[in-house]
Amino acid sequence: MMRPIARTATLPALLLVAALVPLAGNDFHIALGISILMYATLAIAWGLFAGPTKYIGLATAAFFGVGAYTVGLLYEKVPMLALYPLAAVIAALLALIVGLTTLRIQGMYFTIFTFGLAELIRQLMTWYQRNVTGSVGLYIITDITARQIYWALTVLLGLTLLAGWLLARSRYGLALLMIGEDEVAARHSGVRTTAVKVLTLAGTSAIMAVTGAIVAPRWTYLDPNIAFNPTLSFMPAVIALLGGMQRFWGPLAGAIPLVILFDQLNARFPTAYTLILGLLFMAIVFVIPNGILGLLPKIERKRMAEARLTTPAASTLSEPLAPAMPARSATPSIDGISGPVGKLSSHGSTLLEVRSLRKTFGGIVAVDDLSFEIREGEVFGIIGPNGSGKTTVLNLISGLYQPDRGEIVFVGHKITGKAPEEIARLGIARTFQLVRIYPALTCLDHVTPAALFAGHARSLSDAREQARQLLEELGMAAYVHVPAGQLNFIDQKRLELARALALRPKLLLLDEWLAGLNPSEMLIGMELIESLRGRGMTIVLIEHLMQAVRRLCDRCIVMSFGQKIAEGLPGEVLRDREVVRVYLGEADDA
Ligand SMILES: Nc1ncnc2c1ncn2[C@@H]1O[C@H](COP(=O)(O)OP(=O)(O)OP(=O)(O)O)[C@@H](O)[C@H]1O
Repeated sequence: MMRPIARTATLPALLLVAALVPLAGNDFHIALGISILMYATLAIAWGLFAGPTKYIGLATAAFFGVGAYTVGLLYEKVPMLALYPLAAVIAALLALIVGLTTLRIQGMYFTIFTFGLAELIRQLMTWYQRNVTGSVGLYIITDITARQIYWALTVLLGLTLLAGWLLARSRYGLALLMIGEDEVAARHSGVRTTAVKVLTLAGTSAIMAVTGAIVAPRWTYLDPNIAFNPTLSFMPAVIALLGGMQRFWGPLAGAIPLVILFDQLNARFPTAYTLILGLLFMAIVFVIPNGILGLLPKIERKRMAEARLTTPAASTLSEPLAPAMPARSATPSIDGISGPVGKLSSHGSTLLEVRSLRKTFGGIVAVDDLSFEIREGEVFGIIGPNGSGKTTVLNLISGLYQPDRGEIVFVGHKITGKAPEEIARLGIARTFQLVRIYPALTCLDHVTPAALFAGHARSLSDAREQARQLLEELGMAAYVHVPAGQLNFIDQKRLELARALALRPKLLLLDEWLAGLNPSEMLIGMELIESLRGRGMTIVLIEHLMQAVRRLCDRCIVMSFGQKIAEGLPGEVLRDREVVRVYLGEADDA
């Protein structure tokens, strides 16, 4: 295996070799080199956003064209060196607008929208040229040589690679990965997903625009069909897919063979060029979905196999959960993670107040005029038949849904209307009814961001250390570097809990956390919740298992058709005639 220093030096060495090509090569080599550098830069910039987030945009042509036109329209009035940052700023502003309006949509809709955007800008530019300048295109006559363009692109490619390298090592890189894996869970870990997405989109769009600005003088004549050519949107995507996006430099591996191939195809079959591009796109997706990187002798797979070897047999818990949790005399860091201690018997002041909450979905009233309050240090149960509105209440508290009416007050502050990431940062953590993990990320990468984005860590490495400790406390030391997708069910649940605890919540929302566990796992799970309560954690527990409600909850409410039909001590509530009628008759398995 390559040593880290040798690995890190490979890319700068390659760039250095590339920079020497114009000195030795002829015009053809330089022209081909410009194409390779241009597409490699565009593809890497595209992959920096699309790779981790899985938002497949097709607007590269729009940003590239903006850069080219910035030069085309202004090169006679503004110094060339000032045009590059100007192109970057214009593209970044455009991306900010696009991002803020489109990044709430996902999947195919985002792809179609971005493609439409590129077409819209091309049409607007065509209209502008015809009606304002009175021409179809414009000429760019400069004394910039092909060699200079080549070298400028080499520098830009180097900077783009550097940006990718830094991003992959930063908290934002981790946030982007989480967004790609599960955006809802990422928000509940305190990640400001919209800001992260919009800023990354703006940054990568700026790189695309500077590429266009550098290449523009090469064409001499520019019109919208050249500058905003849809091929400029498709090619980077095809290149990135061919190269592979597991690493930020992956598209580089796709750029060289593809650009040479297309140069040949374009020369020999100019009319069938785009058809072949489309077929190739499909072939890559079917034959090598992970790109060239995925075919390499698998540093990644080897690492994962090693991790698996160190993983204990997976069918059940390797270590009991509750004993793995420290008692109240835990180390200071654990105390911090677990929230306020020593409130067990006091059940002090009101931590959360839900006032007249209502939430409808179309004609369905999921939560109807619901009010209750939760006191510090208590375990508060929410029970009720299927569809009675329990999860909706949790979703309203955690900010995933906004209520139609009513308000939620947390430690004296109204949190209604706040986004999940803000509520998570304020100290409300949750798990999900259907476990939400990031299958491709390691357990450490699951837990680290919560510590980081909630502001409890001084640095990424500090957050990693906190996450490692927390995983150890939950009996998951052997899984620290194991991808979450390889964990069994109970361990995925523990991982979700670890991620929630890393926020050091004041309030923990557990949505049927015990569901799906076998009887022995259930006992261990209950001990774990008890140990959290023993350390003063305030917990809201949605639970169908009455045995668990009786054992764990200090107080509970019962919901039916969105309304609260009973409230009080579990023993009393579970004897209530109305409760027995709507719920327990069908569901008590105690
Ligand atoms: N996003 C949504 N869109 C439409 N309807 C929804 C949505 N979320 C919940 N509902 C509806 O609201 C009602 C309450 O659902 P909710 O999931 O809150 O119930 P629950 O008590 O948690 O049920 P369960 O115990 O089965 O999880 C149901 O009728 C459900 O179909």
